[in-house]
Amino acid sequence: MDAQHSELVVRRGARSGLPTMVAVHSTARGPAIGGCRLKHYPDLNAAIADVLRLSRAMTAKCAAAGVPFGGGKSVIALPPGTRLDPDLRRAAILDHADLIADFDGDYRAGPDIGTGPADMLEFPHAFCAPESAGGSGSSSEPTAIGVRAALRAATGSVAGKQVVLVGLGSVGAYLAESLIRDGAEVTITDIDAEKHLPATRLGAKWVAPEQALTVPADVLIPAAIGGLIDHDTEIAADLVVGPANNQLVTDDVADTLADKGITWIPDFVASAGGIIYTIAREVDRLPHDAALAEVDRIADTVRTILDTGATPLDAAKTLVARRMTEPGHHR
Ligand SMILES: NC(=O)c1ccc[n+]([C@@H]2O[C@H](COP(=O)([O-])OP(=O)(O)OC[C@H]3O[C@@H](n4cnc5c(N)ncnc54)[C@H](O)[C@@H]3O)[C@@H](O)[C@H]2O)c1
Repeated sequence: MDAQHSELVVRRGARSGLPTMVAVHSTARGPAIGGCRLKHYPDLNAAIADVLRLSRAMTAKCAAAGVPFGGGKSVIALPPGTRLDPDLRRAAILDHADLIADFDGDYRAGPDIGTGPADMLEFPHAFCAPESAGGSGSSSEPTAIGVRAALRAATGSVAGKQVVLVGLGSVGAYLAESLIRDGAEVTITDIDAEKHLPATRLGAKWVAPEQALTVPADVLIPAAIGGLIDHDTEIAADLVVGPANNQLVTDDVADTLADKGITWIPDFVASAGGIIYTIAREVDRLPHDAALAEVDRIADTVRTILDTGATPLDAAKTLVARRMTEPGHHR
């Protein structure tokens, strides 16, 4: 927990026996929002480090997106080798619901790795419940649309451009489809070899994960997990922009990328399409098309930070710092 976090609660679930946790980084601009992640971790410390890092990034994401919410995140941590059968999963979700209730609305969950819209029905404060239940459903497509807005602002048309996509998951699949439709030459990698066939069917080339970053390309799209890029990571693309959270191992990697002539669009700017859309639908009650139009604001933010002359990360941090002094309601 760093000096800026407002709250971290870690508890063993009464029903499941699994560690369950909520981190609230900031409520300065409004209640903390962030996804609930359900996955295996090597140990408890790794899960706590993840929830703290991700909740901090959510504060920046909300501020950069100009939405009146703060940063939070939650994790249900599966110890190595745990088999998550339906009974254990349900017990874990109900334990997590109890913990969220204790935050009394100061933390509002959403889906993340390992959870989905249906789980949100169990939580007392949550976004992205299924549309059939009155929520706005999965935010994967608007997240992909936000990445496209960032890409457009940074590089214009993708027609004829070489794009490498890391991670053909729910956001990656929308991205691959739309990029290929718009004439990009897309190369895909995924740690899951079963994604090879769907990638080929989309009309993309396939590359092994360990070779993906050095494939000559105009654009690299990280759409898998975080921690992809360190100081000594070799990247062939000129532009890196994608939905994955916490792409850099540490913030100062942004300077290294800038020194190498690689433009990195901060992940907390490029990945905000989902929250912008969800808040537009569920808080502002906008219809689908109007909510998607809000996602396009990401293009303006990217243009603004690329115009400053500072590195994109420094420019985005300056924007976040300014927004943090003007709590909430900027829309
Ligand atoms: N879904 C959203 O609305 C949303 C919003 C904001 C940010 N994000 C972030 O975007 C990223 C993708 O989200 P998603 O919902 O598509 O996730 P997902 O779990 O559906 O897909 C992730 C994909 O990445 C692959 N992968 C995992 N590790 C990999 C590795 N080391 N190398 C190559 N491939 C690997 C997985 O096999 C999977 O196919 C995540 O970092 C997520 O936190 C998602």
